[in-house]
Amino acid sequence: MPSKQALVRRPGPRLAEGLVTHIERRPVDPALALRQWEAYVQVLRDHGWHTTEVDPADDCPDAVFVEDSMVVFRNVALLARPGAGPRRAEVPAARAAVEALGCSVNEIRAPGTLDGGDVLKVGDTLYVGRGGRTNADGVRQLRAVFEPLGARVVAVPVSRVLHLKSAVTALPDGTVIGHPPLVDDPAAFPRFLPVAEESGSHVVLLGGGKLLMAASAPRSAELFADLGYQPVGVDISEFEKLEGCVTCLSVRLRELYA
Ligand SMILES: NC(=O)NCCC[C@H](N)C(=O)O
Repeated sequence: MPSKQALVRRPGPRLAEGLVTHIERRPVDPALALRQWEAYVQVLRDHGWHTTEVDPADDCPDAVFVEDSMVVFRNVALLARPGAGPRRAEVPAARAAVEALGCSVNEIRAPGTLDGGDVLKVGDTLYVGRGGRTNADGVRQLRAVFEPLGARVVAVPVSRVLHLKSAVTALPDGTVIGHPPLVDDPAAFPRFLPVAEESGSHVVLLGGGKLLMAASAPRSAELFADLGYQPVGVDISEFEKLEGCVTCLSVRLRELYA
């Protein structure tokens, strides 16, 4: 039975100190970031999503990027063990939130590392990015948890961006979209559609043909509209300065059996 539950996490007081790896640090405006986050959450709600706030982790600058704290397949959550040590303190409250939604919970154990942003679901296929944040043991544990549930786990290289989902996401028909200079191996995906902008690679499927995406990707939005989809733009400039994108600001739980 489809569900439309999403976890979100309010930006904390140390947001501007968030990690940057592949881009230059630029100053973040915390007040603007909060307004942008509120508008993002409102778009989810306006499209029928029930949102639950994970308790704040105010010492963790990157906690707002809640997608990285777990992977959910059907009603089973696998808690991340973030590749960046300082982000590990984000996980306990995320566990509490997903347990409260009725998921059964597994966790990545040392020496494995895995960030939720490295896992892209397309139907029953879980693409996992083996890169800076997710190691081989994390990939192995992901397989061990989800393959018995019917998932097919496909590991792909990620070297040019932070996470797999910084490089690629998927349209409702399963076509994988990405900005070619940032995708290690477009041939890893059965159907790949190039987009003109980096942030045009990131869509959240709101339901029907609606695609939540960053306002910074107008040419990609035009391409998707031309394919019969309805882009819904949000300005997330302050999160983009911290290598965040529309996917990382929520965890969508689409297959909860309540
Ligand atoms: N899934 C994502 O792409 N998350 C973005 C995380 C950005 C954060 N500044 C980090 O480096 O971990």
